[in-house]
Amino acid sequence: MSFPIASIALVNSVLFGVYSNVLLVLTATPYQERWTHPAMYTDIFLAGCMGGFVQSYCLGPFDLIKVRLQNQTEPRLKPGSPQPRYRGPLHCMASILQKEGVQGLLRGSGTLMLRDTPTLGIYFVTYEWFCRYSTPKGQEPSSTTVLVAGGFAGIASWVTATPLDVIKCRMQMDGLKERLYRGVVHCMASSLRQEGPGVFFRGLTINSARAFPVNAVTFLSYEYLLRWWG
Ligand SMILES: CN(C)C(=N)NCCC[C@H](N)C(=O)O
Repeated sequence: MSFPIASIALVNSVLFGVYSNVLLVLTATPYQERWTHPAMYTDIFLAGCMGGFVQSYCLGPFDLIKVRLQNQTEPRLKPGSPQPRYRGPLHCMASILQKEGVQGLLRGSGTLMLRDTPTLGIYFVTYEWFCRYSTPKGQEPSSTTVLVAGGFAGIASWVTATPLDVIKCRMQMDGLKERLYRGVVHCMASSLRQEGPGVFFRGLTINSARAFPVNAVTFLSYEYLLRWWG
């Protein structure tokens, strides 16, 4: 539990830090004038893509460890049952490094980059669009608007990210027992052939239910922090 929390804190600060700074460079508009001189959607999209690209590099190893730990099914405390492969995040990292090398720690990172670069562009564009649509021109959005816009931004990003998310998880688990996939394209083709198109949206409902409150609070905190520091 403490592991995902620590990685989310790091990854979100990288994402929002890169996004705000790239947007500042592209628009030359300081934060205080953001709602009176709104940025173009293409600039918001580009800054979001850049944030997603950089985030995916920091997130890769953390995400791999999380997926491996979450997919361990051996009961931990049951006497006589087989020992779980990993005893915790550090042990998981050490044993991946030992058995699969540094490259093993980056398994799935390429798919993560493909997943996060465009979908984080969509994330920030949805947020901005909703805020502008629900707020009179030139005014700051209310806290309720920020919460709802953040929630919808999270859902929009997960709707577009889920197909590659499914593939990424499969790639990250591949090779533990046997190697099933020769690469991203092979994994997509064989998942589609064996399970049909629905496979690309597996987990979307539960992910969206989680994404709404998480991203509502994320954007509200972001806006408050900017106002506090601004
Ligand atoms: C890959 N996708 C869809 C995203 N990274 N979307 C942005 C939301 C991030 C947020 N920490 C969450 O987990 O919902």
